Amino acid sequence: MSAADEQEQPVSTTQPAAGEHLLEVSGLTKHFPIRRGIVFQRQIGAVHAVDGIDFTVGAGQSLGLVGESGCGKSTTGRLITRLLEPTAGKVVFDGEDITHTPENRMKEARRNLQMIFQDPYSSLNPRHTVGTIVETPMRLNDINPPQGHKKRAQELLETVGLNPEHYNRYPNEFSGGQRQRIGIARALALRPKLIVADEPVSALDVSIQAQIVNLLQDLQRELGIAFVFIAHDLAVVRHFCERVAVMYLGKIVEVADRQTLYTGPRHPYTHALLSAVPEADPDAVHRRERIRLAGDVPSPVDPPSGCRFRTRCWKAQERCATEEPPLVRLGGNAEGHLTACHFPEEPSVEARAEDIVLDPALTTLEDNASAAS
Ligand SMILES: Nc1ncnc2c1ncn2[C@@H]1O[C@H](COP(=O)(O)OP(=O)(O)OP(=O)(O)O)[C@@H](O)[C@H]1O
Repeated sequence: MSAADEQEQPVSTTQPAAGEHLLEVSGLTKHFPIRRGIVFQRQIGAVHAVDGIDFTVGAGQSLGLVGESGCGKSTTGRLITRLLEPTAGKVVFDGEDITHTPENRMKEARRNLQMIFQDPYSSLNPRHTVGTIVETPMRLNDINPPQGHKKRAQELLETVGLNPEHYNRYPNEFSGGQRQRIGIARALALRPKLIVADEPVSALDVSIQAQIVNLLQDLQRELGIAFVFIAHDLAVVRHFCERVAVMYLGKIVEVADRQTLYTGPRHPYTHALLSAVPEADPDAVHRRERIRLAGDVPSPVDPPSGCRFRTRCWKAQERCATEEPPLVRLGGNAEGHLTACHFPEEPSVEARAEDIVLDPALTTLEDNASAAS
């Protein structure tokens, strides 16, 4: 049994100090009720979309939120921006508890807390000109820039790399990447302190994705805007986010600064996600590990007991079914590196003696392929 197979004792259970953060999320939970019946609409269960997560984002910092489809990333983004009402937990933004602030008192927070959506096609009103789209948040919030709304909107278009002369054009006259730039200009109109970007590049051509990520990175640096960047792919957040949180089935299973997470992850699920990221340098001296996960993520209606990843984990033992691992700093973890696992991996992404291939169908396919060659 290797050192990593031994049960881990946390060295600390504390999150980074509170109070100094722009955004503090604690115990955040969203259960969507499942109802049956036409008249009485009895609740027969709930989708456990987000199940008690804690994280913080400092002013001007960027946090990546990654995980497979359905793990609760978008719901988290919508809870932070109060597009959804949480079932439990707390969202403190800029020192103010906004968890249950009524809509009519959300104006100030909304100015500072903007969202960029995944789909640049459906998130822009096709009947409004680009100028109207970018100006509307200013008008709704009674912001009257000294240079006037039009001039300010044109400045914003220029900031995001669009031609200010195109102010009177309609969204359908732009490409996908350009439309996402319009969405970004709209989010910038109120000079927010935090932008939640929900998969802002996943609907775009691969060739355009890097341009949009670079634009967001420039804006973050120049304007000091903090970001929560939601992506299903670790490769996308790699160059953008200083800290990365990995979600699985409504929980955060690991969070660390970028360098630590990419080179020394401890949670088996983070290892699996990283092994799916294409190798940047195919001639690298140290080969990266290969892990193929079996099957789909279990249903969030009835998540597994204990550790939610245990049904797909190669290290799972009895304890994993009965005891939920807390998100804590393990022995050997750097400060701020928190992992929720009873039997964590060694902090390395180098190739193992044998690949982990959990999907039996895949194993058979690979065996057949190697026998034929
Ligand atoms: N309004 C809703 N009513 C019921 N269930 C919902 C609702 N919105 C999301 N869910 C469910 O909550 C879970 C988490 O969804 P969410 O969209 O947050 O995941 P995600 O990680 O962002 O996935 P994706 O990348 O596919 O958007 C999913 O099982 C989803 O089906």
